Amino acid sequence: MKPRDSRRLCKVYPIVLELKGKQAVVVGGGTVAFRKIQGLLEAGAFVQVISPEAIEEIRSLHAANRLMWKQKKAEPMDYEHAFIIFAATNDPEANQQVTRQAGPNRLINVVDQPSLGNFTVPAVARRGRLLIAVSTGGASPILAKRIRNDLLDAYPEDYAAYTEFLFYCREKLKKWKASPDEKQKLLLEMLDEQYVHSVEKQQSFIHILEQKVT
Ligand SMILES: C[C@@]1(CC(=O)O)c2cc3[nH]c(cc4nc(cc5[nH]c(cc(n2)[C@H]1CCC(=O)O)[C@@](C)(CC(=O)O)[C@@H]5CCC(=O)O)C(CC(=O)O)=C4CCC(=O)O)c(CCC(=O)O)c3CC(=O)O
Ligand SMILES: NC(=O)C1=CN([C@@H]2O[C@H](COP(=O)(O)OP(=O)(O)OC[C@H]3O[C@@H](n4cnc5c(N)ncnc54)[C@H](O)[C@@H]3O)[C@@H](O)[C@H]2O)C=CC1
Repeated sequence: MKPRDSRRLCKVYPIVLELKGKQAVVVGGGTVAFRKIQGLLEAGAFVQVISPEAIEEIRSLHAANRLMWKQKKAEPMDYEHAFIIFAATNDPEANQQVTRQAGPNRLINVVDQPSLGNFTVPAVARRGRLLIAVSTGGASPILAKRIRNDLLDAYPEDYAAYTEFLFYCREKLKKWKASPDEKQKLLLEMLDEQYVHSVEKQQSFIHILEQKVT
């Protein structure tokens, strides 16, 4: 990778993208394509795989009607209506051709030549509504994975219920006709460590909140 390219991967803008019902085209049917497909399906995207061959995991998703599979090499018409594209073949020339044909105004990820695309995929730690994405800007996907695993240890499973609790309370508080100071006090109170690991404490906070906010 040229120094210019590596700098480019540092100048990026992180977003959390909603893909429910959006058309996602994945070109290639190997293990890397499969990893990207898993994330897309979790997000509720409508996945189309374009590849002459596919690994067993992709074939069984296809058999279970979880995705569409066009068993052929990619052509421009395959991603005409795609909202997001993944060039994930093992053929650098084919991946490059996808980027050329897709044009500059699509979201496109290129698994073997990231600077040809316009986004990369981070390693992700999820605990319910809490989502932490780790990117090393192409320096080391393994480091990204390692940091993700450290974060999963630092933010254990309890955070799924806890973030659901926070969401519920915050929605209530948004509707509460109280002063910003009063709201702020409760928004900070619910971050107290005692609520993180105890569903009982969360319930009693909700009980108090529901009496205030009717
Ligand atoms: C730029 C980027 C573009 C993109 O794919 O979006 C990219 C590019 C490349 N990856 C390569 C190799 C590996 N990638 C992984 C793993 C992951 N790669 C992911 C993301 C990204 N990889 C983006 C940057 C992310 C960042 O900067 O932090 C993760 C985080 C997310 C995901 O893919 O879902 C996922 C872990 C997720 C998880 O487990 O949750 C492993 C390890 C493994 O498989 O266990 C290896 C082998 C070790 C090694 O080579 O380091 C190669 C060389 C290929 C070759 O040798 O030919 C390239 C091409 C290049 O760097 O030029
Ligand atoms: N970004 C990442 O996270 C990583 C990227 N890589 C890179 O990704 C590439 C793909 O890796 P794997 O999935 O392991 O490869 P693989 O060899 O398992 O699969 C390649 C797939 O591409 C398909 N294919 C080939 N030419 C095609 C074309 N013209 N149109 C449509 N499909 C086509 C093949 O049928 C096959 O299903 C590797 O060459 C490597 O450079 C490798 C590891 C991680």
